[in-house]
Amino acid sequence: MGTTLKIALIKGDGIGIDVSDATVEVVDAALARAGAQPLEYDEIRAGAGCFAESGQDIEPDGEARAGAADAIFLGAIGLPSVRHADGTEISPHLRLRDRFGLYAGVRPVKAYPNAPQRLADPRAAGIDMVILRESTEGLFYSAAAHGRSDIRGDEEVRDTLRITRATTEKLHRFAFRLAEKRKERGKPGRVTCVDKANVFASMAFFRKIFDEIAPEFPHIPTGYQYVDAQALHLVRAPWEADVLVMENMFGDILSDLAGGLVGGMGMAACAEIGDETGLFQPAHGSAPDIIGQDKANPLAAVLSGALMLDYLAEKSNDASYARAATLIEGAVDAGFAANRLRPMEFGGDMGTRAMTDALLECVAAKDLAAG
Ligand SMILES: NC(=O)C1=CN([C@@H]2O[C@H](COP(=O)(O)OP(=O)(O)OC[C@H]3O[C@@H](n4cnc5c(N)ncnc54)[C@H](O)[C@@H]3O)[C@@H](O)[C@H]2O)C=CC1
Ligand SMILES: CC(C)CC(=O)C(=O)O
Ligand SMILES: [Mg+2]
Repeated sequence: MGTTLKIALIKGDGIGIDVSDATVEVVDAALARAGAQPLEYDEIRAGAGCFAESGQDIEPDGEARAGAADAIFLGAIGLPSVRHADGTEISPHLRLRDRFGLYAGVRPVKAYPNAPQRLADPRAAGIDMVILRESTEGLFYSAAAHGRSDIRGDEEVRDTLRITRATTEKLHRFAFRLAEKRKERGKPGRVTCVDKANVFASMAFFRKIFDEIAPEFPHIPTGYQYVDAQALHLVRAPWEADVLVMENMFGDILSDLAGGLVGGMGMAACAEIGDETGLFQPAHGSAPDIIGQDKANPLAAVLSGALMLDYLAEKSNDASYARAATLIEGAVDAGFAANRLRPMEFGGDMGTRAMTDALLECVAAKDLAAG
């Protein structure tokens, strides 16, 4: 047995708590079945609830503990009722992205059988893309640390859109490597640079760096789309999208849109990867409209947990974590195919608890290869 890997666990607010609990159960079961060493969890309190109680958006030593762990798992943070004086919400997770340089926001979007695609076209069953969202700068730069916005009294407010060469080079290389991996798995492996290079110098710079990096990967086909047209294509023919790389705010918006195409935010997993650590969280928020009702779909969180296990496998060079990730992904595939996963989110009869139990059964099922 190798050393025990530690996860900083930030459940956060609202349904973030429920989907984190579900993820820990499913991840632990998959690790046990894969014969992997169990994980150790260091639970850190952070979010709007923490701020309302203590005046701090994260426990005093929370950031340092998060950085010391092998990976961070986060449920969701924020409640519209708890705000700073400037009107913005409590968002310590943006500071974590900034502090730990979590530039690569990986947001896979995939259609599962029996999960209703929102488009009637049968080709929608083939939706399988990754939105790669830069996650530390872009138009979120001012928000990365609260107080960075330029507030000029009550007359004008400016936020900054920042694109740096260093981060953008890393982001585009990440996109091409992701496309290579997808190509190995039979996907098209094509990278599209999504920007607004027709009007913003920052975006023209983003595209220029894309053009500089692309020749390092001559076997990967490339394309460009302006973000407005990309929104149209995502609604009209989302099955054509493969790897889409873009600035922070564009990725925030388009990843929710894409999640909606395959059932809703409860299907939208996310990994935020930096050079030293990774943060894994569903792309959704705390869903105040369904808090405390056992209605949250835990799949986005559980699939983010599988992304975390893949990351840990690479980081620790221990294939048993990758086997556990494959078990979870296989359980979700098989569970949908057999109609054993029926989230309330899109009309099914299963709330968070029932979905978690069904996932545990699918992970344990004899017909799922242990990888
Ligand atoms: N990364 C994070 O922690 C994020 C936090 N937020 C915060 O969350 C709060 C709510 O934000 P919203 O804009 O309402 O976005 P949201 O993602 O929480 O909810 C949008 C819609 O999707 C539904 N939904 C989301 N996740 C679901 C799930 N797992 N199962 C079933 N339905 C689900 C909600 O019920 C709601 O109708 C705000 O305070 C916001 O700032 C929002 C997005 C990301
Ligand atoms: C701070 C979050 C509310 C931003 C967001 O919506 C996201 O990261 O997806
Ligand atoms: Mg978002």
